[in-house]
Amino acid sequence: MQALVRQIRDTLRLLFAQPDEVMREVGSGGELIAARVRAVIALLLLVLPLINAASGGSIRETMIGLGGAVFVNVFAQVWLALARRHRQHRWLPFASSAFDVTAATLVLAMLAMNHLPSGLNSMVVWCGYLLALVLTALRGDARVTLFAGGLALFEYSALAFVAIASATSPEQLISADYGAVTIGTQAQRVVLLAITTLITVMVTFRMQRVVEMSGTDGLTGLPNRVWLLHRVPRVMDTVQRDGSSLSLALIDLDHFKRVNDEAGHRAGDRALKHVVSILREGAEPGENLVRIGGQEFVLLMRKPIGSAWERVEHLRRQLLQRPFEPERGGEPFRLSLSAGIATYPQEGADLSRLLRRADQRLQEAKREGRNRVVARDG
Ligand SMILES: Nc1nc2c(ncn2[C@@H]2O[C@H](COP(=O)(O)OP(=O)(O)OP(=O)(O)O)[C@@H](O)[C@H]2O)c(=O)[nH]1
Repeated sequence: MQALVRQIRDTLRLLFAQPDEVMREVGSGGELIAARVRAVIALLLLVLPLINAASGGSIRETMIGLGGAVFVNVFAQVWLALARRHRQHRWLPFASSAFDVTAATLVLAMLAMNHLPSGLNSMVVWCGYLLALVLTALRGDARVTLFAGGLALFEYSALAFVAIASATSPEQLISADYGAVTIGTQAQRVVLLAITTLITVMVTFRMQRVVEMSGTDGLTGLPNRVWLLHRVPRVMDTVQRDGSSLSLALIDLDHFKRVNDEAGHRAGDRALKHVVSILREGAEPGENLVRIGGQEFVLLMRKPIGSAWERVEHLRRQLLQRPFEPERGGEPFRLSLSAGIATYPQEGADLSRLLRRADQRLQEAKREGRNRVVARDG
């Protein structure tokens, strides 16, 4: 029971968590795809009122449908322009999905004002909610889907309630074309919206987990190279804007092969976790530790190069003081690290140049006998 409660709590925490760097990148790309899909759907929507007219629908309904479709088309272009220009705006997916949901509600409300059953029993326009909810999955953020689902449930329930309450006679709720409006059919639609929201949230949630895993190292749980590639350009932008400092340390364990050779690969894995726990301990705000390869790590620090050197030097000494014990009674391994540090933007204007510079210094540290941190060219 406790395990179940914990699992539910963890799932809810993940569901409402801010998306990480990789996911945010996926989300902003998704917003642009959603905006493009919306523009295509909006064009297709122009055909629906014409089909309605051709199949003998009333002129008034056709005009309302056409007006709604033109309205959606104009805004679809606005959302497209915003998604192109403001890729990283966090409010954009919430605002655009609120628009999608509310556009369906507005068209239904206008139909209902003309003829109550056409607003409450129209299947075509009501499907606008389903399209809006499915579109939210492209943002890769379950919070957006939950928000849009909640809004659709609220708006449609309110519309149905107000429309049914405003009917002055039972005949107003019956139509030859649309059938009878009953509380039962409206409740079924609300339940269908809830089910669609739930399914879309689960699809988005799964997608979030898969993307998250692609940015996380399976052995140590640290962010990996994929994460680094997405994160660093953002950090560099911030550093340039606020004039702060950024240093990158490339850290490599010395003679790590020896651990594998002497104690076995599984002990090697445990040794890596041991190292990571030391490197992580006392991590300071603005620092990110990333595993970019087997026994190779990057430490990003919002510090000038001098303080960055002191920080990595401190970590080097910490590692030496806490040898790795492969198993109870086994001979402990004194692990050490070599590191090269480079600073942005003076020593590299982008990630690959910064890594190259840090790697040159790391190689120098190895050549000079390992177990040292190099932050200047020799
Ligand atoms: N157990 C374990 N070993 C790993 C992992 N990733 C890389 N290694 C090992 O790390 C070792 C790296 O060896 P080398 O590249 O020769 O470097 P080194 O022995 O650390 O020596 P220097 O870097 O020259 O100081 C290899 O034996 C790899 O098998 C891992 O995830 N688990």
